[in-house]
Order: sequence, then C-alpha cells, then structure tokens
Amino acid sequence: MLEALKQAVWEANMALPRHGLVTFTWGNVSGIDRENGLVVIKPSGVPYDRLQPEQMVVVDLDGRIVDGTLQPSSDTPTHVRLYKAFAAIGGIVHTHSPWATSWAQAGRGIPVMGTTHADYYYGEVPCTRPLTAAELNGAYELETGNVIVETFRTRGIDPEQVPAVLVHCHAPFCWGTDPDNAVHNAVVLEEVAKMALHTLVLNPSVRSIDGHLLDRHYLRKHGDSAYYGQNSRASKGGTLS
Ligand SMILES: O=C(CO)[C@@H](O)[C@H](O)COP(=O)(O)O
Repeated sequence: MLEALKQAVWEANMALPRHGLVTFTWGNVSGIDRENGLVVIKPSGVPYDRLQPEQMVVVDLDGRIVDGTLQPSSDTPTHVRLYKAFAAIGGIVHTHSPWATSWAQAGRGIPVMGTTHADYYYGEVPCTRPLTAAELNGAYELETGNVIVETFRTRGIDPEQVPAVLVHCHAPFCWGTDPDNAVHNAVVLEEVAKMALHTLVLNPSVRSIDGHLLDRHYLRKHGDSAYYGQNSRASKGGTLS
C-alpha cells in the first residue's frame, strides 16, 4: 500500500546522508497521505546504506502500525503530533545536523541575519523551551511534539512561513509541502545555522536584518512574485516596478 509515498519517503531519507545532515542512524523523514490519514516513516534504527523503500512503515494518526514488518521511527509520535497540528504540511524531517543542533543545544533560536535565511524562513527559527522533568519522564516523543506546537502557537508563528524548529538540547525538526520539500528546508536550515554562527564570530553585535529586507526577500519567493523565477510577472511581459 502507498507504494508511491513509500518511494518518495525513502528517497527523501536517502537524501539526508547525501547532504551531510545525518550520521549512522540519526534522523528520519516521513510523509503523509492526508486523504487516508496515513503516515509513511523510516523504520527505527535502520542504517541508511541498508534502507529499502519496502521497509518504510505505514502508521495511522494514532501511531498504530497499518503496514510494515519493522518498528517505525522512535520519533513517530512527534511526527504524528505535528501532522495533526499543522494541517498544511506534507513531509517532516528530523536530523542531528551539527550547526542547527548546536543552536538547539545552546537553547537559542536562529535570528534572521541575512537574505539567505529570509528567502526561506519569514523570521527567527525558534528554539523550544526545555521539556519539564515530567515531560521527559513521560511520553517523551509526544511531549516533544507538544512543545513544538506550543512554541508556534504561543509565539504566533505560522509553520508554513517558518518550516523549522530547534528542540531545546535535542536537534531540529523541519517540514514542507512534501518529504522532498522538507529535506530542502532542512538543508537550508543547516546552511543558515552555519552562516549565523560564523556571523556572530565575525561581528557579535549583529542581531536581525531590517524588516523591509526580510519582506522583500521572503515575499519575493513566497508571495505574488514579480522578481524571482520563471513564473514571475516580469517573465510574462509584466514590468518590474
Ligand atoms: O533523535 C533521535 C535520538 O536522539 C532519533 O531521531 C534518532 O536519531 C533516530 O531514531 P530512529 O528514527 O532510528 O528511531
């Protein structure tokens, strides 16, 4: 069942080591079939160099296995929680990519320090609060999902405009319209995390870019574009204002 989604999720998982975002069995990617309320996710603990499309596990939105002989990722409750809370996302990536994980371990969100960040994330990539002892000793992965949702809801952040979060003392979760787009956002996050850290070394006084520059860059790629790509108004005989 869901063979096409299993293939897409497998390909997205295989892109993680290719982009240097994971080591050994760290991380995982999932995708959702919203019509049937089913999630396809990487099996737990399987090294990427041995991973096969048919090993992808299908779970329902309660995390119960619907198809598959292997156990699903240990992070499945986090993925399912995010799919339930963020209705527009179609794929989720969890990695331990070193630069973004460094910001998560420092308990700091990544400010918008440049236009590369602004092209993809419409503001700071937030870091969650620490989980409480009760949360850590309880359903840890579900509570990880809960604290991510809490972070976005209490701060009024649109998860479609900022498709990533840093889980305090853990690592990043990213998402997108599908598994491939989620991996794209995870690659960008790691680059942005590295640039931001180097920026602070070069100039510790840097904070965030001007709001107008943020708007110009983010909305150029995600709004009613007139200045970017081949589908912009400019390429259809429009005029660049
Ligand atoms: O965050 C963690 C461990 O800290 C997990 O993401 C592992 O890195 C991968 O777990 P599985 O998906 O193999 O269960």
